[in-house]
Amino acid sequence: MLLRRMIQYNITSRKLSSSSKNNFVRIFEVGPRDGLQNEKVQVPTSIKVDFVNRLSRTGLKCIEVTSFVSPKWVPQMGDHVEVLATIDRIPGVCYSALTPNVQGINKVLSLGKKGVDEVAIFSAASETFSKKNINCSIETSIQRFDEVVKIAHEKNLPVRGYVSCVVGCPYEGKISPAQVVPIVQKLLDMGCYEISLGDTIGVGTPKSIQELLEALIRSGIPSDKLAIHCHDTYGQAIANIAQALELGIRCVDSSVAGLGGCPYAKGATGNVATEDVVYLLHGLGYETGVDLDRLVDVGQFITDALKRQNGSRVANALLCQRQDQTTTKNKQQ
Ligand SMILES: CC(C)(COP(=O)([O-])OP(=O)([O-])OC[C@H]1O[C@@H](n2cnc3c(N)ncnc32)[C@H](O)[C@@H]1OP(=O)([O-])[O-])[C@@H](O)C(=O)NCCC(=O)NCCSC(=O)C[C@@](C)(O)CC(=O)[O-]
Repeated sequence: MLLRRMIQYNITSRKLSSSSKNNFVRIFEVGPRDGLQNEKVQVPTSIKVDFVNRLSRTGLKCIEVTSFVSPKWVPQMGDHVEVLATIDRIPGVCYSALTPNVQGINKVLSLGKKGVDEVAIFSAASETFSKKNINCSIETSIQRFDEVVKIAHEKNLPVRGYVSCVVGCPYEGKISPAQVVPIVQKLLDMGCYEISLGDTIGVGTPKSIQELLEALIRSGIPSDKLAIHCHDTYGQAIANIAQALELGIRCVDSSVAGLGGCPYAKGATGNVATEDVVYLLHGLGYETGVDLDRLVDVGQFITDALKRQNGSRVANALLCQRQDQTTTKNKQQ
């Protein structure tokens, strides 16, 4: 327990010193994992590696690279070892992966330096979603995660926690803050340094996000232990993030070009686009350390590779602007 507290303390102080000003917002890029996990056609490993390498050069500090889940459940993430073995590691960037069980964490640890800087466990506020996603009840998952966290902490590996379906579930409908608070508390007690609150199907509105965050903060959970993870199914993600910032949240999960979706949440669209989040944050005067132009290039790279439309409104606007500028320049020459 002491070791867990020390790891938590170190991470909190690291977070505070790197973001000593309250206007720094950490962006947690989940594109290579949440963004790609739902792609039906297997994305070549070389594209994934190139994607992570390009993201690493945008100023992003946290990149979720892959997940150590069963390849029978999520085949797209089956090349986790190869991806991690091949990416370039940029100093100062934290590379992470999901680990749902002991098998997952042990595999990560067996990779040594070719592993990750931190891992994440993922629970849910909905019983049905938990069963569909990880094949067990919330209570059983908590017991499994306790073991995963112990193993990770023995190796000084920080653990992030996710709670999915924090305002709505594709199977159970509306989820109340009272269902979320105890799970967040359990994951924190276990030693997670931060809990990412997932609006997995993007049904949240600024009001439901406000009610949730106020309930968490009222229960004694500090806002610097929370992150917000929005999907944009109903176009509310940016408004929800703005609301979360108002309530003190300083870590936002997002996926470049708005890629993504959960295989076990039918109908849910992608994550909020990182480009849109950066534009919002810079517009509000927050610092992120992220170069928006470079990020737009990465978004275009991955959407071209996947033969998809770019899901970022900001990227599409900036790409149009670039094209107009090139046309004008060519006309002048
Ligand atoms: C959790 C399990 C494994 C339980 O699955 P299970 O079938 O109950 O597990 P099991 O222990 O009975 O094992 C069954 C088989 O899986 C293998 N296995 C077991 N564990 C592993 C592992 N770690 N790595 C590789 N293989 C593994 C194991 O070896 C065995 O293989 P077999 O003997 O049949 O050949 C499964 O349900 C699973 O992998 N689920 C995937 C869940 C997932 O990745 N979901 C998407 C991510 S969550 C998300 O997107 C939400 C989030 C985080 O983004 C936030 C938000 O938006 O809300």
